[in-house]
Amino acid sequence: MPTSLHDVSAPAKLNLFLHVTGRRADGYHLLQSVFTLIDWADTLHFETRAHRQHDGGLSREDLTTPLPADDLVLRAARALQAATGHAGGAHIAIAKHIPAQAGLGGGSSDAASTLLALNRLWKLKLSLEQLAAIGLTLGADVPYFLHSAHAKQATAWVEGVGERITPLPANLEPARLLPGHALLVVKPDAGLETAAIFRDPALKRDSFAATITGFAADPGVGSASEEKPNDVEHNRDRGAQSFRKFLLEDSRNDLQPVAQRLCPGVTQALEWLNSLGLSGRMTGSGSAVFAWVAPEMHVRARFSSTAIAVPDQMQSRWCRSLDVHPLAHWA
Ligand SMILES: C[C@@](CO)(OP(=O)(O)O)[C@H](O)COP(=O)(O)OP(=O)(O)OC[C@H]1O[C@@H](n2ccc(N)nc2=O)[C@H](O)[C@@H]1O
Ligand SMILES: Nc1ncnc2c1ncn2[C@@H]1O[C@H](COP(=O)(O)OP(=O)(O)O)[C@@H](O)[C@H]1O
Repeated sequence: MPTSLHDVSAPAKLNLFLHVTGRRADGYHLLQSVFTLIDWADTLHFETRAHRQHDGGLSREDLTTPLPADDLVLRAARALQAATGHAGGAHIAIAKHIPAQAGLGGGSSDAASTLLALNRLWKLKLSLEQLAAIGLTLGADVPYFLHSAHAKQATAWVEGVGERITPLPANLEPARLLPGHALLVVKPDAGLETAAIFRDPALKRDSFAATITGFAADPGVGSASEEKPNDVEHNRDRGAQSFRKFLLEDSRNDLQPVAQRLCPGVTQALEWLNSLGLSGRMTGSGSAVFAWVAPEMHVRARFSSTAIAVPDQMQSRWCRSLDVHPLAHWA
């Protein structure tokens, strides 16, 4: 019976676009977004503790950056104990690599990987739906990370406050839409607090709500079922092209104008990308921004002797979007 799990990955996410389409009665904002995972991850290690002590038998060790005392990893473990009555504990070590207050979802991903790891280690056998319900109490992005591990597909169309998740059809996956492209992710030193953006009176809250089915051109839906195989391919291709255009040109991050006002580093990072001929966009509630980089430029930039110089007060990283969550083999 395994009593430990080592090198458990918790990858960062990017919001390829983010529209605010309304507001719930409790004040939370309704969003539409495409989430994808990237190869920038925290690493967690879990060891079971046999007996609950005064602290619930839970302890955490920060291997890199110090985290808040009651961080999302411990809160996820405690929420799982509370939901199941499990009497065992765990020691969790975490090597933090994803920058905080970046819109990269590091804390939420740590929480999701913790729920998946402890569900396994403690043999709780909770379903995806049960884990996602616990996850949503910890953060709106946690259900997405859980679903991406179960769907065996990283990219998803996400709605509500983050609880309505539809895996993207294969023809709309970023790796197919932008083959060979890399992502240049830039994080200004200054971070941004999510709550400050959502409470700003200037935030645009009335974006038009799109539908993913319109892009998918699924041959099994509506009139498409009458199509011949060639038409099906043609329609899929057309759907993929219009989705690509939507992602790159016709969508935006509605949180970005407020973020740029609150954090000059966001504008500086976007301007730097612009000076390289790249069109950048913020992820989530910032402050990190990203740009898709065509294969030619990616190769040139990585291997030329005059490597791209990153301005002071920001860090940059070349990333790839992941086809599958690193823990997908557990599903
Ligand atoms: C914006 C997104 C997009 O993926 O992620 P990040 O970029 O922060 O990672 C998420 O919706 C972040 O959701 P979540 O992780 O729950 O945000 P929190 O920091 O807990 O939210 C702080 C506060 O922002 C407001 N808030 C948050 C989410 C939302 N859909 N509407 C809101 O109005 C609420 O007042 C909430 O109390
Ligand atoms: N394990 C964790 N990793 C990072 N931040 C955490 C963690 N647990 C709690 N937090 C808190 O949550 C906040 C938001 O998490 P973060 O990973 O920065 O997400 P995002 O940048 O996507 O909003 C952080 O500023 C930090 O105070």
